[in-house]
Amino acid sequence: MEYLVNEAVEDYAFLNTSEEPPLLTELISATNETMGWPQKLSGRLVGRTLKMLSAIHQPKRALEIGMFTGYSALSIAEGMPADGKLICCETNPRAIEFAKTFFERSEHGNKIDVIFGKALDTLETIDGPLDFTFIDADKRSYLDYYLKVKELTRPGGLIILDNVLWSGKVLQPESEIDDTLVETNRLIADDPDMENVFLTVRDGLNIVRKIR
Ligand SMILES: C[S@@+](CC[C@H](N)C(=O)[O-])C[C@H]1O[C@@H](n2cnc3c(N)ncnc32)[C@H](O)[C@@H]1O
Repeated sequence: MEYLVNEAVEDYAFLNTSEEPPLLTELISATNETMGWPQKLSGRLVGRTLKMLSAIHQPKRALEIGMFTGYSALSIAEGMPADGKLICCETNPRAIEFAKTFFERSEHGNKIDVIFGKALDTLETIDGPLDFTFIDADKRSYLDYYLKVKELTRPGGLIILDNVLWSGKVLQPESEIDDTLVETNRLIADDPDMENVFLTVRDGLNIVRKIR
């Protein structure tokens, strides 16, 4: 992934952000060693942002679309209350198996339920209302994910979308996926039911709050 913010600035922000817990640092190393595509993992800046939002918002019912090896899931769970539940959607059985070994070792792992399968199918089986959702799976379905999650979200609930800058391709869209991200970003900004802040953290993080 290309970084859009100047590399020195990105490094400076990284160094001046709270460290993740040691188990999550270990999860990053283990992901790098054993799984392909370590760059899929959201990393410290996005992870600590999720933990911060979750700690402030105290969601009891949360959802993650695209869990991979569980870095962002554990970051969200860390901020949730003890009786909170985070449902994670994932299609990669190897990633699920890997993530579960870390959930077992975390004091927050018991808040996480993993559902294997395509998120759009899983979304049909989930009851609302949701307090907090992180969308980070295949970009082709971003608009569908957003619209379905919006329906399930309670007023005051948060929806956070990762990779909304898509390495800058949203500025000059050339593919269907680029167009989907452009359309999703525009729809959110124009939606009178929602307020949002589009952060240029890493590959772009859109924080959306349902206001009615
Ligand atoms: C960018 S990674 C998620 C990274 C993770 N959120 C983190 O920050 O640590 C995207 C994940 O979405 C999963 N995925 C892709 N298509 C999916 C689908 N249709 N339903 C559920 N998960 C999907 C992939 O297997 C991959 O593990």
